[in-house]
Amino acid sequence: LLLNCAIATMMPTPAYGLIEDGCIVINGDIIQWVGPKSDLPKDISQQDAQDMQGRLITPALIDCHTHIVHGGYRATEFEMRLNGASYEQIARAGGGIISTVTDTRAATETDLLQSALTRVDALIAEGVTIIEVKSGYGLDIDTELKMLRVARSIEQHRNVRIKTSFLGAHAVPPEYASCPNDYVTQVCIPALEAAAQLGLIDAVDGFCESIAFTPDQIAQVFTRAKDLHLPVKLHAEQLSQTGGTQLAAKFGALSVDHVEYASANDAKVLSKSGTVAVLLPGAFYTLQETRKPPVYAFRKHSVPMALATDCNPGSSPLSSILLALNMGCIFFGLTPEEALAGITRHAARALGLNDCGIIDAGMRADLAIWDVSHPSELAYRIGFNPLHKRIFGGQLCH
Ligand SMILES: O=C(O)CC[C@@H]1NC(=O)NC1=O
Ligand SMILES: [Fe+3]
Repeated sequence: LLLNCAIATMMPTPAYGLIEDGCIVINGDIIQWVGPKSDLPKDISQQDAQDMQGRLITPALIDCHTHIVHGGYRATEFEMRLNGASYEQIARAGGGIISTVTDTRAATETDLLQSALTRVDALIAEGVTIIEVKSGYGLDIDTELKMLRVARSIEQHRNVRIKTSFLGAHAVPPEYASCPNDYVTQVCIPALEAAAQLGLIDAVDGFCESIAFTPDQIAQVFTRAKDLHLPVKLHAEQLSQTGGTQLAAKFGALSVDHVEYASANDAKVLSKSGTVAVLLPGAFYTLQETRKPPVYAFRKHSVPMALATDCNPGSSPLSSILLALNMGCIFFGLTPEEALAGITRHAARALGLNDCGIIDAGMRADLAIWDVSHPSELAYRIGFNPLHKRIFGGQLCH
């Protein structure tokens, strides 16, 4: 029993689903009751009540888009970009994703796990309990499976839940540069089938972009994903209008991600398919992009918006979900409430999860307790972590 706390349940209404002087009753790993202290059922034992001393409690945070497992790093490229090279120029010069592929293919599973855990710990320290982790730096069957095994193993080493996404359609590896369609049919799809067979993936992702895969190639991968009863999501309209968002909506995608170049018509289509728009301000910031996602159109068509770190060694070496929250407001114009919904309720939806992301009876008892009094402070502060305690599955933990 948690007493004397402000609770941002993140239910859609009222703002933040806020309960000023509330209580939460936890039973095992499930929330049994939440509400104003004055309505606390009389039969609830006060024996192990814990006084929160007025602190704010939110749902634990969810980072719904990361490439947190990867080999090597790309600081050299960072310098190139600061000297004016564009992301696409670097990619075409064999830098970018392909340089991380080389490092990831060479890394052992232990190396990959140890380096990923340093970034996982940064997210845990900010109250995160669920992390989505993509493959996509192997681009051969063995390394894609190696990445996904490492991603799955994170749960054995930390108190977090991991959702994995297959991203074999991330880039065309050099050995297939002249025949990308052969990569799709001879490597990407067989890797997808092997990963599905081994139970290593929860969803299938792709990168639909001029420097990556065409809508037709993505459609081939998504058709196979649907045959395997796997949900899909897509890196879409990040650097140009390619039709990725429309394609993803056609496949009933859980989410479309980046979407800086999505149109108002795309927003209309997304609202029909129930697809979440995942905004990734870390990549927008790192790449010094100027085109912003059509937040107004997403609002107008009630497209749920999520936020995530897109933690990856190239376009978004960001391991702070709280900074992503602040950037979502500053760069993309989200309200603090929309931003917080973007790393709780809407992030859960982007992962196809219905047992978390809000504080309500029956939900998992995954909570974050903050040394702040109002939820807007979480987006307001820059580079400051006010987390007091994290509760994972009903247990206080680090
Ligand atoms: O630069 C990297 O390593 C990943 C880039 C990342 N992947 C993608 O599909 N879009 C991105 O920004
Ligand atoms: Fe990404």
